[in-house]
Amino acid sequence: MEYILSPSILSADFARLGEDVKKAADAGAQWIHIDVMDGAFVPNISLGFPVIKSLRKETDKVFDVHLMIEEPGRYIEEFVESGADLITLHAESAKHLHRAIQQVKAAGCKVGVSLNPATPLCALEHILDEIDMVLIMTVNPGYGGQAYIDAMDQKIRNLRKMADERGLDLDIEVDGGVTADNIGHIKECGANIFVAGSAAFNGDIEANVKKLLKAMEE
Ligand SMILES: O=C(CO)[C@@H](O)[C@H](O)COP(=O)(O)O
Ligand SMILES: [Fe+2]
Repeated sequence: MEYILSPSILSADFARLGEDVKKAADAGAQWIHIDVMDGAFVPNISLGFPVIKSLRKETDKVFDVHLMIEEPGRYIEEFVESGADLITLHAESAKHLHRAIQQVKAAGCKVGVSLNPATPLCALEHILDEIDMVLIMTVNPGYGGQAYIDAMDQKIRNLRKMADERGLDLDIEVDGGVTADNIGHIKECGANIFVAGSAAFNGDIEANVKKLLKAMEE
């Protein structure tokens, strides 16, 4: 199983976004996590297509685009054209989730589905075989810097079991409150892709990313 660190630019300095992303990439982060928020699905507004398009010129790293927007199916083409490599949709945000998943695949992009902390795994029952990744939110989406919700440990364990029982080599991404201190424990629960926002971008980005990578690889 491949282990991947995906620093979330939500906690970067938006006035120096290109530089911050390059620092994280040069320090060894495999992916870059891009949080898109619309002020409707979540109570915050972050960034959109022009920012992703501009960042695309700065690095070749995988752009892991986390859509926290209502009815994401309306904008799939634009996100792919902007440079997304992987698009993650929230199960709670799409009336026709199955259709939205097909739209991402038809656009030639990898697809993930995310679940809020209160959404049960059974929401994945009929789509798990269709997708590349599940993103387990370990905070309520909308903001960086929140504490990891411990009850999500069991949810990650149960999802790994569910995937194994179906013979799926599923990527499980965890997003929210990930730090160098808990990343090893989250890995032990069954996750293999780790998003870190404040733990990566607050302070010395290079040192933070190296510390997270070391803790992830231990
Ligand atoms: O999707 C989100 C928040 O909704 C995240 O990707 C955050 O950006 C994670 O930040 P930290 O909890 O790691 O500070
Ligand atoms: Fe995110």
